[in-house]
Amino acid sequence: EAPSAQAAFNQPGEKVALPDNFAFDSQQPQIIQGEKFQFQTEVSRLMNIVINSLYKTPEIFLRELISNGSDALDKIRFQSLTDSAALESNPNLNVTIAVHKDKRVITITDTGIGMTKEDLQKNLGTIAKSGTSEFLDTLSGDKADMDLIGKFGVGFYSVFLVADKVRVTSKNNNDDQYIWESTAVDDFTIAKDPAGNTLGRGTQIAIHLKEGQDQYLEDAKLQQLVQKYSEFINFPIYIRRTKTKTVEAETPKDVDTDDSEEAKVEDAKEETPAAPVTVTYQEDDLMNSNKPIWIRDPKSVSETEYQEFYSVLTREPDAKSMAYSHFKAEGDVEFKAIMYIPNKAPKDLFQRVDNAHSNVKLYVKRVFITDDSAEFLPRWLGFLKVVVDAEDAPLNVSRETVQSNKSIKAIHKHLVKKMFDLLKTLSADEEKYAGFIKEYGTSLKLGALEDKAHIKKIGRLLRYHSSNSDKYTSLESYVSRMKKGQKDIFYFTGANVDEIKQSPFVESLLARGYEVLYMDDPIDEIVLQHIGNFEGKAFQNVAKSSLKLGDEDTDAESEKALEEKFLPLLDWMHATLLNDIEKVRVSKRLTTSPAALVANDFGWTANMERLMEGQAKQNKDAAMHQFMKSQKKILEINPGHPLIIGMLERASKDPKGYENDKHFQEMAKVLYDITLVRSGYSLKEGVKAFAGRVENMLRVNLGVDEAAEAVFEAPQAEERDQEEIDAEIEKRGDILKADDVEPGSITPEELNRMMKEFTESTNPPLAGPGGKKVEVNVDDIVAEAEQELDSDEPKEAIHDEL
Ligand SMILES: Nc1ncnc2c1ncn2[C@@H]1O[C@H](COP(=O)(O)OP(=O)(O)OP(=O)(O)O)[C@@H](O)[C@H]1O
Repeated sequence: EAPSAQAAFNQPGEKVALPDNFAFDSQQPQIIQGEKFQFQTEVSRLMNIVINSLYKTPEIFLRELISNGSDALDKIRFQSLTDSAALESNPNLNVTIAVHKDKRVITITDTGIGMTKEDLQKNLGTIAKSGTSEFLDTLSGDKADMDLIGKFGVGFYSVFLVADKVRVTSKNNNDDQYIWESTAVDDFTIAKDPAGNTLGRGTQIAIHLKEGQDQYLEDAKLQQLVQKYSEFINFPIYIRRTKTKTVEAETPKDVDTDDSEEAKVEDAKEETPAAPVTVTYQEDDLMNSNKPIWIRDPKSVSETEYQEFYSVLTREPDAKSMAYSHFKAEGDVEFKAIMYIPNKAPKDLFQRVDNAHSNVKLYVKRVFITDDSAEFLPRWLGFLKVVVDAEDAPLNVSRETVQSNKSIKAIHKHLVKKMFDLLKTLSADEEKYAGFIKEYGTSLKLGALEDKAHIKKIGRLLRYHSSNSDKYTSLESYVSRMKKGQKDIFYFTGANVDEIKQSPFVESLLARGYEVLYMDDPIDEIVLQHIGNFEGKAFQNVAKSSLKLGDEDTDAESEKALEEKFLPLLDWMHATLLNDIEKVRVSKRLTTSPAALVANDFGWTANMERLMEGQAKQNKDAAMHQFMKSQKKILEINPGHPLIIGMLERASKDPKGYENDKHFQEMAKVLYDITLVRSGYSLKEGVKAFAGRVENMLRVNLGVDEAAEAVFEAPQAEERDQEEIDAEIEKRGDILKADDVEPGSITPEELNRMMKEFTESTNPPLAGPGGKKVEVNVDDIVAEAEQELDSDEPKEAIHDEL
């Protein structure tokens, strides 16, 4: 436990333990002489971006430094669990902030783990986070970047928002006290502290404020910010203040014995021993309540406090949570926890799925243990933010122990259960829950894929777009609306709801009054295969050949008659499209479209094909992929469509016509092509072949000769003759007089040579878009070259530019 606030107070006149270990002043830019180090390139870039994008909120430096101090305190406290000597160097655990107005310096001192010389060099000179360089590349400095950079965690370097000089003094138990110092320009210096070990243990950051940042020297402003940023820090955070106190006459004698500089006695009336005197002393005022929010009674915590704690937990000042649960688990394991669902899913949620994520912060009896364990929650719940404070979890949690430890397993179980409870409650509020589905619907579906034990529960929590209304529907309410005789849950998959609505597969079901679920998430189809059924109702993709509506005309006779009636056309079509389709049949599912392509039960629908195509990019020759892709589809024709009836008439007149009726063949292929596209597949032979067929049909329609070619004459660009080129070069050369040229720079002869090279390289003329001649204004180029002659630029550069 951290010491009480009282323990760190000094009495009037008593010397304060905290060293003011800095000597900044504006006349003394660099105070330490030591080893110089360059910042890693990424650090310099990050500092620039931080300063340029966050300059409007410079105060965040305090948040970052206080939380770094708190992290350092967590580390030493954790170490002390296994090493009882760790705290001997300084038993106090706290952060103290002090202002030195005359010097325009603020110091932030923690008694945390401290840094060795090597730590200083590494931690405050490089960035360990992988992908930093790539991340920095994506930033351009606009408003959206501020969010990104906030999430990335600007950390220590944010100090340069307010500082022109920073001095970090640090003492780790394993090294001497070292000083790190920088003005944020390219490099930093590290030196052994000549003052020796003044800190005992910990880190003091002395910040010399830039011009214009004097607000942080004001007590009220500083207090407001420190309180804001330290409210949920689990160590005492103090502001050191200089105070005065009036004491009785005898007391000054005691105070006088104190030799501290800060404690001065202002003896108002030296001659009159009986009169009271005013003493100046320093006192540390506690800024935070220092009681973790999760151990408080939920009834005593306000909504605002939960949200504020959430933003501290995520280290995102504006972050909000859409729902949370604060609970206590008892029984096989005892712990208290707060679980949050963030308002917005992190952008990299699914990239993180495979990596350990830090979404659970584990404390044991208020001592922070780890936030780097993937085992407390299943991967698909990676979006939650949780604080767990256990009574009896092992202190040395590592990835290995997490997997085998009973209490950790029990925590895992409780957390998952509580999460389901939370979602159940949230789902009662339709609007809020729609927000959840929008952000985390895909997470739930991943859960259905990898968490077999909870698949039924997840099934109840899923929501889909539907033809019933614009709102999401649950499977449960779909089932409650199913029609008489309907056995299956109908769904269709596509890239988006608009596309799905226009699909020929959906039209007939809607026309008959059935409800269809619109699945627009690429993984929906696979998820439904995993879920299998909902309350005994199977899922039926309406693009599959096996679709049964339940109200079909069961009269086999009339079905047979229809097949027979259309037989000539079916034969024609099949013979023509032999290479593309498995068979042609008369459809019972179509209303307004002439035809549709359906996948057989084991074949891929258009959606699945697209999905697999994406995956196959990484695994091009997967035999399974090739096999599935080559599966032929069934072409269904609409017996009520005039186009089909017209084609039937033609086929009936000439049953063998498909062998030599070229126009019919083309028509059948065009019908197949447009059906492919309308059914969501891509054109098998590409757009050119399709366009060629359509063009031919237009020719036939207009009675234009099908074989006739376009007549055109392309005037050929003429070559220039050499004389013309030479004359031009000469003319340009005249412009350059020897007098214009600075000694040592480019000579007219050289420029002429370059010009000659250039002119020749553009002859024949440069081809622009569409093969057009590009107008090159040689005058402009020469004018530019003339200007360049005045500059110090090397000749090569001018040449390149030419
Ligand atoms: N007060 C401190 N005491 C001990 N170590 C510190 C202190 N401040 C910073 N460090 C060390 O320097 C490292 C870099 O700090 P910085 O604030 O830049 O990033 P971070 O804290 O790791 O991440 P972020 O702030 O982005 O969440 C820290 O990880 C820590 O090891």
